[in-house]
Amino acid sequence: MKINLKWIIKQLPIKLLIALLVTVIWGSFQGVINGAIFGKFPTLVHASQPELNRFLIYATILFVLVYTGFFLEHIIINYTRRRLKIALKKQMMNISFQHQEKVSKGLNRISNDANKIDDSYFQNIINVFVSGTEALISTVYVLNVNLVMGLIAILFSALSMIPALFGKQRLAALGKKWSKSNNKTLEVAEDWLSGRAEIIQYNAKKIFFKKLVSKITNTESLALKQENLNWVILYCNLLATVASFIIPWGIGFIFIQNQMFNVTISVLLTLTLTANNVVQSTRNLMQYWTEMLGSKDIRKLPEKLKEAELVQNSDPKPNLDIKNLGLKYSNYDIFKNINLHIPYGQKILLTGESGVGKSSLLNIIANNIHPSEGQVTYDDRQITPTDVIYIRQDPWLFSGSVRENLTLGKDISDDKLLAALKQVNLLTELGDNILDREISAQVDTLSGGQKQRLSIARALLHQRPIILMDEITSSIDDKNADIIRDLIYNLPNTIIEVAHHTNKQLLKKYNFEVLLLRNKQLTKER
Ligand SMILES: Nc1ncnc2c1ncn2[C@@H]1O[C@H](COP(=O)(O)OP(=O)(O)OP(=O)(O)O)[C@@H](O)[C@H]1O
Repeated sequence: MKINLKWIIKQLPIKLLIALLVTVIWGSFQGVINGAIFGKFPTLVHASQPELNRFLIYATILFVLVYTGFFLEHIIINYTRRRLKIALKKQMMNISFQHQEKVSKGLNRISNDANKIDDSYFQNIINVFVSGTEALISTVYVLNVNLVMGLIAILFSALSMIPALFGKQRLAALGKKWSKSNNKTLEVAEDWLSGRAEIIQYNAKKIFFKKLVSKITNTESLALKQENLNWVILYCNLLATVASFIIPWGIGFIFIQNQMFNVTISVLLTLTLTANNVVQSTRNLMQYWTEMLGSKDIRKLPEKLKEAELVQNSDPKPNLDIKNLGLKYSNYDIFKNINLHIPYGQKILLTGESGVGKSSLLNIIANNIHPSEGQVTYDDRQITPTDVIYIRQDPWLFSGSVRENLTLGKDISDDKLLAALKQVNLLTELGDNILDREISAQVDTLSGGQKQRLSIARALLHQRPIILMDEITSSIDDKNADIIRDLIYNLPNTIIEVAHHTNKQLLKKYNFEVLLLRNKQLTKER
């Protein structure tokens, strides 16, 4: 999807659009007021005192009115930008979430990209509208003051558009390059920070830092090129503006000397001050237009995906069916033609060598990745994310209290929460006021095993018909692992577990079926 004018209009309520239109027109009279007032000066040379007083009052009212409009225009513009930025960031975060984008990419979207879109698109598109209105109002005024002289002044004002026309493509290309380079920089910066332990251990600081600095330098050089090109275009604009002043003056003096087309010094003074605004607004318009084009690439977002419909199961004990399932990565089959009927309550252990696709299969069932072919149906319909609870090796705990992490916004009593914590042996370990204990998603305040057990307590509280477990006890000691397994296996749910180390007695006790993924196929182990 694209962030464009249509998108902007969709985000703004009609009342705000009207307020924007009215205040922009009102504020645009700013461009003609100087010419209108100062142009009267030559006629006031022989005016009486009361006439001069009347002129001063008239000028004061006019100035205050126009500047009030100018002030309101900018308040409304700020309010409009705020709305657009909120809508943009909401959309970006939703899209990143749906497309399972890398964290660094998603964060880059709402920080760098969103700010850049605001700077180079939202502000500029509003500025184009403001400058266009100012140019239009000034033009009408100029032509009204003196048609011939006004036309000459406007014609020469068009000169200032030429440099922007030549620079726009180059600017757009630079904008694209900058965005690419900035993404690369963030990727390398993430390596630098997340891979800190490895970098120190393998004495690779120098090479990684060099790589990071080179990416930062490249991104900044591209930003500099963009800014410099903007200034070159602006400089050429200014030079063209000089010509658009001087030439009409020369023509105007000839008209005055020869008493042609009613041109007077008063007319020339008014036109110089007002036609200047036609030039200025037109030049601004082109400048904003060019900057706006530079944001073309960054305004392209991935398409919004249709959310899977979450359906209530008609059958309280639904069966799971895997039909003709296949997964390919870069045209290489990880597995294919997998067929499996899993009656409700069946317990399955999925085994196989490293890299055969066990986690991928669990992720397909959990709806986290899409298969290349085939499908997983549940209760005779497409499986949805809320049918399953996927307990993984590295669970994510949210910044907030233990209570918030367990309830995830649902209404669950403290007694139930404490009971679940007791089941995973956390009640005594985490001290008093356990439910109010704050957890940080950024800093490790719990051990790996504690995090894992907390995520299992969460899973126990949010019952789902299917439980998927991927190496869930890898960071838990054997004693706790057995307690937790016994606890989960005892549930009536369908369970599919991937684990390298298991407890054979427990597998037997709960009548587990062991499936082996090998040579791209799934077979039953006896
Ligand atoms: N996004 C991806 N792009 C390309 N290949 C991928 C991607 N994700 C996984 N793979 C490949 O798919 C194969 C299956 O990976 P998966 O993690 O499912 O294996 P696994 O059996 O769970 O391995 P392990 O037991 O080591 O965890 C691997 O060969 C892996 O390299």
